[in-house]
Amino acid sequence: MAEYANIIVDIFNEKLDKTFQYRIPEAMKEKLTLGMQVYVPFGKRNIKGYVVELTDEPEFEVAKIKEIIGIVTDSVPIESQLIALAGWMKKNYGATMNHALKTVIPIKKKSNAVEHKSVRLKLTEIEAKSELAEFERKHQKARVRLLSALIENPQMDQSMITQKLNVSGTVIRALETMGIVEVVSERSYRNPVSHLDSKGYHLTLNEEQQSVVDAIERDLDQKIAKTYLIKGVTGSGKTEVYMELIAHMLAQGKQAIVLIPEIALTFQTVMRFYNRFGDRVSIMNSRLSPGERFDQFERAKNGDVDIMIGPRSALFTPFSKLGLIIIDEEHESSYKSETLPRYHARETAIERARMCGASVVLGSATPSVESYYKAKTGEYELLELKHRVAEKPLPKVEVVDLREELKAGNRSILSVRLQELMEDRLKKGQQMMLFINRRGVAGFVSCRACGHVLKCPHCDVSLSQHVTRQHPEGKMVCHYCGYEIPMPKTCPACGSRYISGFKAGTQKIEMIVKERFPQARVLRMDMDTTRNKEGYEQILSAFANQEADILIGTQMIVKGHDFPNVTLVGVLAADLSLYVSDYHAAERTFQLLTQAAGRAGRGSEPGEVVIQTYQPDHYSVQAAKEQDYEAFYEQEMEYRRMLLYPPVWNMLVILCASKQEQTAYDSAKLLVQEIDTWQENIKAAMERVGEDFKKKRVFPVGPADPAVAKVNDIYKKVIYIKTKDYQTLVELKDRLEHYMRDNRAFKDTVVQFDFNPMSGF
Ligand SMILES: Nc1ncnc2c1ncn2[C@@H]1O[C@H](COP(=O)(O)OP(=O)(O)OP(=O)(O)O)[C@@H](O)[C@H]1O
Ligand SMILES: [Zn+2]
Ligand SMILES: [Zn+2]
Repeated sequence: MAEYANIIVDIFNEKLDKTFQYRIPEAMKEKLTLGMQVYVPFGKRNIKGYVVELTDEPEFEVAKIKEIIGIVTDSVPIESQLIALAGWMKKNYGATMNHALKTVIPIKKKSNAVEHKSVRLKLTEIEAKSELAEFERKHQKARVRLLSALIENPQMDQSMITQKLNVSGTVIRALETMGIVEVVSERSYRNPVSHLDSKGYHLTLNEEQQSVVDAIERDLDQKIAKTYLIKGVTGSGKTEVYMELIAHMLAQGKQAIVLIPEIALTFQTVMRFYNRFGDRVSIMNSRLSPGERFDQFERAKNGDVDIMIGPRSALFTPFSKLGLIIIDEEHESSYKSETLPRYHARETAIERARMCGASVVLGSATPSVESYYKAKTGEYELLELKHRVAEKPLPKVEVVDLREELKAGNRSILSVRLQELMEDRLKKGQQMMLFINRRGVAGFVSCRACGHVLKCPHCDVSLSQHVTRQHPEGKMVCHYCGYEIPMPKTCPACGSRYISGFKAGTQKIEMIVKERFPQARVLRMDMDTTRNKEGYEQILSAFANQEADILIGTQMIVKGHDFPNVTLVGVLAADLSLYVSDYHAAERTFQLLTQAAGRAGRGSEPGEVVIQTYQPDHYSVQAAKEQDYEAFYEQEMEYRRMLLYPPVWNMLVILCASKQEQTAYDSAKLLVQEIDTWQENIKAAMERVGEDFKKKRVFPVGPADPAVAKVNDIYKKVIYIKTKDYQTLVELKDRLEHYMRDNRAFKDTVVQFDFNPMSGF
């Protein structure tokens, strides 16, 4: 039990790190927990504050530390729960309390806050449609987009229209002048209940969807809170299931958070929620300014909205009647934060739900191995959707061996079979997507003749090419253990000289496609074409409106899109993601291939998929071909078990960064020594009482160079630690944090912890 509590008095102040320390009275010690609101003496007054840290270390002269007066008991503000959640994040992911608080509590910004407005259609549907025809005739695309959206949904958030529909304020004003729409300030019209009545548009669920909904609702009605994993094939109608569950919650006066990866949070998706729930829905995205984010959260706190949809950070929506958290595409690596604290939204959601008695629903066509493992071992409840809606078949998948293409003299990036099918689709006026898998390909080297990839003999991940001053021709390095060999001149497997990195990008493919099919209308989506904020939605809506035959793109194009006219998907370099130097490589590949394939045949015509690869026999390619998740999972688990990777074991990565390479290395080395000492002590202590040390044993590897060993003149070194039990890693992290505190050897080093990382370092 702690002696002192650090208290924040103004939770929304920008300086969350401004805490004041108080002594905890004896009688309060057992009761006081993180996040509680307390009365404290402050200057001449007594004020309320939140407990953000419990500690035994006095921050100043003990005699001068005042005592807490009492605990506020008349109400429990939502902030209390969020602070407790921040404490949990600090503990489990490693960060300062300040970092953790900043993640969960929005900072109040001086009011540059925008007034919430919405846009209403003033015409009848018939009148509106005739105006629409006029805009279409004049090719006024933005006006067409706005008006057709309003015909479906006569009242919409202005921010929705500008952000998701890419219609500018100028266009809205033009239509206002024409008397077609009216801009209203939100509060003046708000009447949630009547509005909801006029909405509620929904499809009738099929039997499979209904049985999943029933299973969850049975629990909800009995106040049983759990975590569910819905494993539903692509196009099985998961979103419809989510909406049904949300409607059920709303009817009970509860609120819901829906996490969707930002890249899948398109206008199309958002409109589905809007059409059903109207203005009870609020949308968040990472482009919101801190002020806008604060506003969104204020509306949620005031009960102006009941459903928050957004990426990772929407998880911290201050709903006080939270009943349900849905995480769509739960396998996505974007749910793991890349900044401190490096939390995973899935685990954090489960913890938040636990705190308030809510349920969590995870959904994916290709669940993460971690989640499926938990579903299999009973930690989550598994529910399945095995069929596409309306009895649409899953697409037919063919695998093309690129080594054979090369042998047969086809040097094009498009295989003969893919070209045939493309020709056919162009004739039929159907659409297609070409997907180039370029996930983390920097540095990997393979043989074009035989497909051989250089791997680390110790870690079974691909080696990466590093070019340095000492090694101008490059060397091959393992990022996990530091193993290295000189860059080979010929392929160690077949002797061919065609050994190099992969270079073709989307731009080059676009050129090749245009040359081969001059009649085709081609759209390209990649980092270049989506740089400005409209780019992404514009390309998607153009493709949805069938303004192009072929969409070429990177992983951006495979996420959850629903284009009914797409009947062909070509995956150009299926295996590239197999070479990413981290243990998720096969899982990522399987997920990308299956999700990409899942874009084909969602409309009335069946779909076909061509996967081009140098490794047709790899299990992740084979399983994607058969769309057999189970087969993939079994193989993958065998690999994870053998090499002691999560979810079977747990992994902690410690990253040491410094301006001097030697300093980064020395710090990492000190940490490894400290880990060894800690391990020795534990071993001795456990053996003394006759306990089995094995379950607490940790295996540190390193210091090693990460994939990107130097960024902006900051050098990085990593240590990898594997162990059976997650809590052991948390204990170890606590110990290292303690060791580093006030230790001068670390004054020029920044140390970060990453538990079960989602990406390589
Ligand atoms: N019960 C239903 N009856 C008719 N159509 C439905 C039904 N449920 C869903 N749909 C439609 O089927 C399509 C696919 O549904 P949805 O996008 O929810 O699938 P999904 O499982 O999320 O797919 P993916 O994982 O591939 O993104 C949508 O166009 C949706 O409107
Ligand atoms: Zn070879
Ligand atoms: Zn290695």
